Amino acid sequence: MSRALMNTLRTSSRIACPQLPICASSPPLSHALLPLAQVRWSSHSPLGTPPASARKPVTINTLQSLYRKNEPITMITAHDFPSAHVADHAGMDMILVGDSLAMVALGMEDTSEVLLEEMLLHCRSVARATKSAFTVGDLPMGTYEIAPEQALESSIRVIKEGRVKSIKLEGGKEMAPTISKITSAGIPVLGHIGLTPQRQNALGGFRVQGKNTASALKLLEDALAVQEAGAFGMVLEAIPAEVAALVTKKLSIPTIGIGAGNGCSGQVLVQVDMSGNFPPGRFLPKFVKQYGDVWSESMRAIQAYKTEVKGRAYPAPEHTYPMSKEEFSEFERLIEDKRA
Ligand SMILES: Nc1nc(=O)c2c([nH]1)NC[C@@H]1CN(c3ccc(C(=O)N[C@@H](CCC(=O)O)C(=O)O)cc3)CN21
Ligand SMILES: CC(C)C(=O)C(=O)O
Ligand SMILES: [Mg+2]
Repeated sequence: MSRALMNTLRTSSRIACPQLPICASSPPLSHALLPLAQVRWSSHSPLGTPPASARKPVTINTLQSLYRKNEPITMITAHDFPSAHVADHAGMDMILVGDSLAMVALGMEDTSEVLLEEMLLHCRSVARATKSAFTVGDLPMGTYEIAPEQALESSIRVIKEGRVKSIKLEGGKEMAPTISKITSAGIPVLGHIGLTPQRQNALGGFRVQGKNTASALKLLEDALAVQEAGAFGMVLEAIPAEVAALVTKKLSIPTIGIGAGNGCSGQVLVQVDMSGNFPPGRFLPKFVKQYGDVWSESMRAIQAYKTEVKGRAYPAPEHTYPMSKEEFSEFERLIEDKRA
């Protein structure tokens, strides 16, 4: 598309409906046919944020440079094309296809149920939407613990078939040989220590880790081993802020915190949690801050649709396809003739 056309679209649609993501009126069809990235660029960049497609892709080097500049790294989960699309456009540095998708997207009891094949499908849909953020795919439980070779095989599938850029696995010191094996094949590994949900049965549930001297020491040991094994960073989940800050200080690779306070090199949250895309009353871990209310907005929209369909207010004439009066009269006449 030419720059002139793009500017025209941007200006006209801003005036027409500055608040709407996709302009419902003027001009509906041309908007609907534009690639999404261009629609966003042209119709709602209130802060002047360039679209994800205009930003340079975030690489492992970008992350390292953010870390060196002491600029917090932003990460969020996504489990499908739309959730990755919005995260990428919002300018997240990293997008994680977490195995939390077991619960938040597939309705499973916990993360231990999700299969590698299922992760691959979701990784692929996230990768298709992500033009800028650095993507990470979780290795699901059972696909990496048996031997480093098994872990490498699973990681290769996540990269080749899942189309993401790196993998994440849970565990500390005991996983060091596995992390070495995967990184030696040129696959970036993000570690994950502290509360490791895949081991919830052994941990006695989703329990905060590192709360006493011994377990804080163990955390530091794990962090150093994960770093030594070649991980490019690690998630610190549900540990006291002081411990996370100190561990972060002792490392030369970034830590991404979730329930680990403000002293980490970056933060991650599960997207449906932070955007409020769940029914009222659901339990949320203490570390979640709810920045939005997507559930209520979806509820409002779907109920409005229901009301309009029941009341025959939708579809209105502007949502229908016209036919010339002459053609329709001819149609009616033909039918009358056939009856006669
Ligand atoms: N939707 C969702 N969000 C998550 O953050 C998340 C998942 N799913 N699934 C995988 C794991 C499980 N997570 C969880 C789940 C519960 C607690 C929790 O109940 N925490 C208690 C602390 C308990 C204690 O004091 O030891 C809390 O009150 O926050 C923590 C992390 C984080 N991950
Ligand atoms: C919460 C993050 C770190 C995760 O592992 C997931 O979403 O599966
Ligand atoms: Mg996970």
